[in-house]
Amino acid sequence: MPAIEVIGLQKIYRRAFGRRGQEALRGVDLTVPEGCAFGLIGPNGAGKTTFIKSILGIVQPTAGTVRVLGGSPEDPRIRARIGYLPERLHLPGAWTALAFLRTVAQLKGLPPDPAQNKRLLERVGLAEAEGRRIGGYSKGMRQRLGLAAALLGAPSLLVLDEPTDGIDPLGRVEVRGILQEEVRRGTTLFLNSHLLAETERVCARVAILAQGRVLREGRLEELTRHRPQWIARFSPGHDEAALEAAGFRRGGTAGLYHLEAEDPAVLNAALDKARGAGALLVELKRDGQDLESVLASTLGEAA
Ligand SMILES: Nc1ncnc2c1ncn2[C@@H]1O[C@H](COP(=O)(O)OP(=O)(O)OP(=O)(O)O)[C@@H](O)[C@H]1O
Repeated sequence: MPAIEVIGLQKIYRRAFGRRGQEALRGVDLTVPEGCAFGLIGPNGAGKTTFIKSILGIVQPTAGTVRVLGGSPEDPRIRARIGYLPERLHLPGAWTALAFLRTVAQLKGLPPDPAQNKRLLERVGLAEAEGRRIGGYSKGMRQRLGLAAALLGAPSLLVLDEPTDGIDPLGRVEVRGILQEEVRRGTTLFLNSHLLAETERVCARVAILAQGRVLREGRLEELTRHRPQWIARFSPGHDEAALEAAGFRRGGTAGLYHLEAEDPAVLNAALDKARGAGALLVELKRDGQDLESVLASTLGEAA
């Protein structure tokens, strides 16, 4: 059973007097396997937050079906198994973090567990600030508190909209560690982040959304390494013609060569030939793309 299953999701925001407004989602199909760390990426206005709100039952779809954890997002029993960190977090400034967690736990129908709430604050790095009023928190501290609230009750699905927004670089490493721990525990993670390096480090599958449509979706390795290309560097003095005869194409920089080889046997045969011709290999790496270039090329192709 997938954690999230969305078919033909369309959302049109109506304007005043029932006038047709903005079509934020234009028939999205997306399946998120249970236990998967899934990243949603795309430019501003792509429909990412609308998608997230639709799978949480906050936004009412115009058309299409949404199933979350095998049920409807409107079902309170399903909702109780979802932890959500919204993009814009509204926190009661006069409260302490502990009072806030106590109330959120109550709203989620969880039994009171002050020790667990303290442990959660410790986990997100807020132990020392637990008794301070939230109004005096920095942006990063507020995000951490939002994350603690999302983690309350050990949810089966964590939906995080820009979780590291405002969090300093070392704090992001801590948050990433928490998310990875959750995934190891079996939690499904649905992450929307503009920090692509973050998505790349945490997520196993990624979908690219633009103008309300999914342009690409797949395993991170499939998206980032779609060409089986290798970059080899040979020491100076090699025989260029022999390397080309072995299948290597000269790159832009002296000594750098490209080789397309899906099968490791082909790669090794080419290297054997090159070495047989006296070339000395000094570096070999797979020519993968990072998520940023995958996003740029996907958006470029779609334009
Ligand atoms: N409540 C709303 N009423 C009308 N239009 C809306 C509403 N919320 C979003 N939109 C529009 O729907 C489109 C998608 O917005 P959405 O916030 O889902 O995008 P996003 O991908 O999350 O963007 P960002 O990365 O900037 O947060 C945009 O054109 C936006 O202006």
